[in-house]
Amino acid sequence: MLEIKNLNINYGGRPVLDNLNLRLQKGEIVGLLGPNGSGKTTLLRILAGLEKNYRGDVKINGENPSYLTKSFVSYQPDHLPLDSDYSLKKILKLYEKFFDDFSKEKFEKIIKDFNLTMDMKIKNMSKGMKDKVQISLSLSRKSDIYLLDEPMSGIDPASRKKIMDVIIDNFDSDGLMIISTHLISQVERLLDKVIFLSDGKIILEEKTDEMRNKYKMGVEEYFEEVFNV
Ligand SMILES: Nc1ncnc2c1ncn2[C@@H]1O[C@H](COP(=O)(O)OP(=O)(O)OP(=O)(O)O)[C@@H](O)[C@H]1O
Repeated sequence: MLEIKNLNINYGGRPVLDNLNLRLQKGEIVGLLGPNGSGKTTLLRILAGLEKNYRGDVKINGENPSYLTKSFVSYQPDHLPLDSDYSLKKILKLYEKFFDDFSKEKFEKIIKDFNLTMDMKIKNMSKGMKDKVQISLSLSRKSDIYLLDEPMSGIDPASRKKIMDVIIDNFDSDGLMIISTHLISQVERLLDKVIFLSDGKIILEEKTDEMRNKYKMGVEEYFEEVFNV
């Protein structure tokens, strides 16, 4: 499904991703965890086909990330890239036109689950509401890979639980989901596997259950120990 070999990228002569190797299978929800600046967004942008200036080999279903793989990669960036005057109804129409795998019914259901309505406009929404729209757009596609970059940064603690429930209910087990976040305790119960990224290097890749058994602690606790938080 996803295979990365010797992936490197530099910004201003400084390595931001440093010789990454990774293989992930479908059906997994993977937490991409690391301190600020460790390279999480850069990695997701490469997988989404938005960053070309890398060295190494990245294969998604056997293809390099490009406009071709965008048809089976659902990327939710950390801000809503849509005109702020658009209503959800209009955004739905755009997505239906643009993505063959977009489900109107699923979008309407998730929007309702989040207590939003289709006539709401982006410009009148709070940051948390926009985050919910992004998650809804992402989950409403039937993709092979879902990339969620800090999906809950603007969301209040009560709504975070709701979001976790919506992700669990709507995650397609034929897909692979990679979630980058600092809110580890909030997503911990979702994760099948975790990756710790430090200064552009993978310093740990482990199944969540195995990590708990091996180190006798949860993901957040182990993260804090490794990164001296
Ligand atoms: N377009 C760019 N030009 C120059 N430097 C960049 C660019 N994009 C990212 N960087 C640098 O690359 C490093 C990794 O950034 P990235 O956004 O991938 O980290 P991150 O792990 O997602 O961080 P955060 O947790 O703060 O979101 C940072 O030092 C950042 O300043």
